[in-house]
Amino acid sequence: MMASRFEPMQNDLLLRTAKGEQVKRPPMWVMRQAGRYLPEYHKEKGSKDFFECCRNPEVASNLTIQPIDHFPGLIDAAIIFSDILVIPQAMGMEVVMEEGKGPVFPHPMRTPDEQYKKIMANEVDVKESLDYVYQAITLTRQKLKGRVPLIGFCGAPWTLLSYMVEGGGSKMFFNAKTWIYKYPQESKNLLQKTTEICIEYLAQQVVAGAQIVQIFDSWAGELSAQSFDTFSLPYLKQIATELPKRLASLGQATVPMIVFAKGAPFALERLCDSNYNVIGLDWLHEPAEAYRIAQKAGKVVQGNADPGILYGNAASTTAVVENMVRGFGGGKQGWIANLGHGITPYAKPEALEFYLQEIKRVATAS
Ligand SMILES: Cc1c2[nH]c(c1CCC(=O)O)Cc1[nH]c(c(CCC(=O)O)c1C)Cc1[nH]c(c(CCC(=O)O)c1C)Cc1[nH]c(c(C)c1CCC(=O)O)C2
Repeated sequence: MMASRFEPMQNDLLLRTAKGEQVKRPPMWVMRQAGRYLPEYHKEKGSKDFFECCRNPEVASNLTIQPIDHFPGLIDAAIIFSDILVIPQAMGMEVVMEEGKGPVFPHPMRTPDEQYKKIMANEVDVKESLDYVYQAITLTRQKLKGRVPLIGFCGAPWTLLSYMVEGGGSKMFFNAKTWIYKYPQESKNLLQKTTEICIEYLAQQVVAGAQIVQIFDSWAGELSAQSFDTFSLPYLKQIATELPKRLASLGQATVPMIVFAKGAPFALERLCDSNYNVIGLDWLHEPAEAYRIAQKAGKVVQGNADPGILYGNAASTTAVVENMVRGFGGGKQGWIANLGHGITPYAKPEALEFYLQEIKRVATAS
């Protein structure tokens, strides 16, 4: 009943690859593909605040589609324009986006005090509080008319805890480390609560029209392997086992799931032993090595060039692409092409265009 709301898919490379199928060339998309490196992003955003754009389904859907229009035939998926920090907002924390600085929490959760107790006691109605995201997803699916699939996403519990207690980006992770090592039980309580919210949030995104989901554990690399096993992995795994069950209870078919644990090469084998279909790789991974490990486990990989290659030239880009295509088995099975992290505001759109063209050229020839 639900699926018929939208036009049939013209390009399902991403969905087929994520399920492990053979394809004629690798699907391509880029983390942060809708963003400040695109002149039309600034035009659409105007003087609006970042979260205002996220909360406006018309603006969010337009921003989501911009990279698909900018790079015709080169981008095989859209990712809904939003942010991982909408979950802390829904949990009752204030988050503002400071121009040129990034997200800031005016009242971070520095210790397990009254604020923590309040957040833990707060019953979050994810369906209602994040309704604007679901509206943006449905509107985007309608506007896409089946051109490419739409990706939904959320932040991983550990990465969200880091933001909630640090109050923004961090170099030292003093507060986040204090939490996990000094208050492990309270940390686990908060991680568990966040996990349950992530599951419901992703399920509602799928109900609204998201066709595949990605979980961003952007700060996984701050943890040791041992701490990752305690404070991140169990929650990531829980999301991957519980989301399909929740979708079934909503009468919804399951969708492929991507997990991206940045800066944590030790996480690859661990995540291969999970319910995720796709493991995102940053540039710390050697393509051939990572591909071999993932293939053995029946998992698809996604990635993984350093976004910094876009500051280089044609020769340096082609060299990286050739190594990736070769390493990832030629690109006709088991690999979703992306960068190893989000594209930066310093990248030129033409550099991204060349990167994508080269992947297409080399993979099609292989
Ligand atoms: C850690 C994280 C955040 N947000 C996100 C992550 C995980 C991915 C990652 O590791 O980068 C996820 C995210 N944020 C955004 C998207 C949109 C979809 C897309 O990928 O195109 C996605 C998937 C838009 C955004 N999120 C943000 C922007 C820039 C906002 C602006 O100033 O216009 C965009 C387009 C802001 C943001 N939001 C966040 C930070 C740290 C920042 C500031 C960093 C920066 O300045 O680039 C938190």
